Amino acid sequence: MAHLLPLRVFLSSQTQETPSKPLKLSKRSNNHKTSISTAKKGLLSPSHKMHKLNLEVSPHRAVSAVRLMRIEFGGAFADLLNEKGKGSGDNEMGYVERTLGFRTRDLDDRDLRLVTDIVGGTIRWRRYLDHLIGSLCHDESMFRSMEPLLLQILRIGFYEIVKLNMPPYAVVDENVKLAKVALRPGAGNMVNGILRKLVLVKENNSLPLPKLEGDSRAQARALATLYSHPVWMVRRWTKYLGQEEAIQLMMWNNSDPSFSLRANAAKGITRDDLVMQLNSLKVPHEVSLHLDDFVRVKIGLQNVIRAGLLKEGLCSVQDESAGLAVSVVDPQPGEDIIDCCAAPGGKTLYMASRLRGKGKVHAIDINKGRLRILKETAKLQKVDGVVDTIHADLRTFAENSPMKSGKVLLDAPCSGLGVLSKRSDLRWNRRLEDMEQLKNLQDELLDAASTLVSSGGVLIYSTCSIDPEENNDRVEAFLVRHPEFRIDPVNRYVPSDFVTKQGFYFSDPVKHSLDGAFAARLVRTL
Ligand SMILES: C[S@@+](CC[C@H](N)C(=O)[O-])C[C@H]1O[C@@H](n2cnc3c(N)ncnc32)[C@H](O)[C@@H]1O
Repeated sequence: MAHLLPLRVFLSSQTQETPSKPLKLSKRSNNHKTSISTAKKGLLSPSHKMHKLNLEVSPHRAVSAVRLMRIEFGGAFADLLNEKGKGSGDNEMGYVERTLGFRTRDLDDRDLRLVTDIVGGTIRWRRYLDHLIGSLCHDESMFRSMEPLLLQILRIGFYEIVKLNMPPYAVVDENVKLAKVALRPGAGNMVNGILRKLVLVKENNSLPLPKLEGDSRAQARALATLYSHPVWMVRRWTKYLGQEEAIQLMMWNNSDPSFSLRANAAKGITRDDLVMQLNSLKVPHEVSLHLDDFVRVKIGLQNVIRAGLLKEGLCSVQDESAGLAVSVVDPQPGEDIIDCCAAPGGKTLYMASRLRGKGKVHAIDINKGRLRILKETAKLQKVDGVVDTIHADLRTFAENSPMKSGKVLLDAPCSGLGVLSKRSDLRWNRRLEDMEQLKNLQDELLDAASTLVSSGGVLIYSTCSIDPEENNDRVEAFLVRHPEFRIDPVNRYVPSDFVTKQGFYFSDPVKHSLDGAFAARLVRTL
């Protein structure tokens, strides 16, 4: 039986904010014992409220369940939630309390790591986990009508048992406790029944998983479940890469992401300085094989965030694949570069730092909020002297502006299919229909960007996609529409391992263990 202790907690104004989209829990009972205990009116000021503290429910499971609800139903992004770190702990508990009706003890470092692992993993493996849960329910309708919070708790339990290999009976007990306290005793019984079935089938090596057999459609459906991706992605990758490589790509997408940090030269920080900082923070790292300013970090990013290295502008989180796309631009001190789709500024800021204080990056973007972030980060990283921002739709800007440059970067809006290992929720938000719309937009933006390139100048088209229809095909279609441009092979700018037969830059997640990215250099001959 769970004990709920009343606790007087002093909340900051931040923690009293209501979430932008309140979460609705269907079928949640009104009489469970965990409702928030508010102070009697008049006894306490509004900032001093009474709260129910539950010391028995494991904090990382409660927080994970609520994060998962926020990502699936509240429009939050998985990567943004994971980046917040410890400082947001009280805020996070506020969400837990509003959603579950009680607080748990605060998260320690181990809990935080578990939350990151469990939330990321549960989202990635959602299709696979739901298949197992559905197979072990009494019938299809039981699974289909399951209330959202109960389903999240089951997904967490299944993920912990099947993918994290945690001690199964402890997982069962903990998740049963959570379901009982957050929902009602009956929900706990249901979690108990289904998780125990899972433990048995896992022990007998007989997880009910689909077999890879039948026609290509049936095989795509089976692969989509086994590797937890949408069926349309499996079909697309099987068509372009073949089954074996498509499987490897899905395995990469399901693996824990690694991150790279770029030392900010504009603030006088060298990679050696950054390495010293990482050593003192005991963050394991490897220097980049491809870029002088970059260091790769597999675990411990939270320590870097907490130590304030990003807040102070000493370094930024940037994948080497994006850094290499900047190498394709090859910014030189004194140059004027137009960055057509610039926000939130990853490439703008790296290009700006490579100008060494001389020249300008003109950063255009349609999104005012993201452009504001770029401007603030430019100040923080001390490159604001060489960056100016232009809030505009590139298509109208190009029609009306006399601006021309010898270097124009179009880092186009794309599907992001190259960054699925970092963006664990993206695969479930992308639809096949998006691809057609994106391709049309990419063509329009390429046409617009090309008018800004001066004679003899170069247009660099880049994406963070691995999809040929967004990459090679867009360039080929552009060259048909614009015979005044020709391909400038990228051999001089990136290691040969990243250069395609056609002379484009391509970072392949499976081959290079980086995010997927693409860039082409197109020279205006007239
Ligand atoms: C892939 S992101 C750019 C990322 C950025 N280059 C970086 O490295 O951080 C694409 C950007 O294109 C912008 N965008 C989309 N349509 C646009 C348009 N019509 N005109 C200008 N910017 C546009 C989006 O707001 C988004 O910020």
